[in-house]
Amino acid sequence: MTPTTLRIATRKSALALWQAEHVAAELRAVHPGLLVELVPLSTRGDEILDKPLATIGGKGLFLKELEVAMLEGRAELAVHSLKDVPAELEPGFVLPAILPRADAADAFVSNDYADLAALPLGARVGTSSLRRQAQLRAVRPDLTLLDLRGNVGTRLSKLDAGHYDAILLACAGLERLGLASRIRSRLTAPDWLPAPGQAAIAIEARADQPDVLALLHALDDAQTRLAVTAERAMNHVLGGSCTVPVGAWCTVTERGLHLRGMVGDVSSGRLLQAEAEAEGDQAEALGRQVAQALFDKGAGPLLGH
Ligand SMILES: NCc1[nH]cc(CCC(=O)O)c1CC(=O)O
Repeated sequence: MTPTTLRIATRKSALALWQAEHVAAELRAVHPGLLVELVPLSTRGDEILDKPLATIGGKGLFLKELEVAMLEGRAELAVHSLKDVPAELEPGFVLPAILPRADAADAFVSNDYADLAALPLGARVGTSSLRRQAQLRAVRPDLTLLDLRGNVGTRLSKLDAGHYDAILLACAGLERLGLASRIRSRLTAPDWLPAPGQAAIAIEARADQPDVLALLHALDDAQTRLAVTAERAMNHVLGGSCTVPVGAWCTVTERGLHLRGMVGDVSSGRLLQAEAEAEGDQAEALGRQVAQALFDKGAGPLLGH
């Protein structure tokens, strides 16, 4: 039976709430008469703020409580930043919709400097992402890398308080929060790769609720799904989670898919890159192929294999 109300489980950060509201508005627009409500919840990833994410470990740190809410019938769907969604979902869950991707670039944010090249020798840069740290090391081995956690607003306050000369954030998050003016420059492919799935919003739901899935599928963007399928397949083979320095960027044209992947080492700043192309229906195979190419170039030891 087609539901008349959909409840969206969401984290409570400003970015998560924006994304959930965005999905709610899109659902109301494509399904007139449908009632859509938010169910804000706290997750383990939000509560443990004093440690780098990479050391808390555990995939799906931001998902668990939202999945429990769906299993207990308190919500029909959850909205996530796709880059926080582990390569492999919990059994019984699917992603019926991936929304059109926003700007996937990372942002260089600073009150004093225009870009990475302008930073003085030894400048302090804040980011807890191993992917961002490894890429920073590769271009600027002199920089002092400092941990920086918390939601987007907290990170900007710490920059403004003078704890860092610059910080790195996702352009997409800043734009969604109306903070695009904080972006001093964009870090872009092919020199700099985003996280697999960065800038895409994903809807998660229970696999056993076909009528809910049918409503949600209306928001799916086929091109974005292809690109992130390739990126996430690559990440999966590489053992993907936020604890490994992996970057990926897939573009989709009429000619097909082009995927570029990167594995880095934070301490040495060594980066390995590989790329390949494939037809549109070969997204997963393309991801596995680029992962294999990275292993062939020596990614194993960098990933602790
Ligand atoms: N890990 C936190 C997170 N998850 C998704 C985004 C940005 C939005 C997106 O990539 O869709 C951010 C913040 C950031 O990296 O600056």
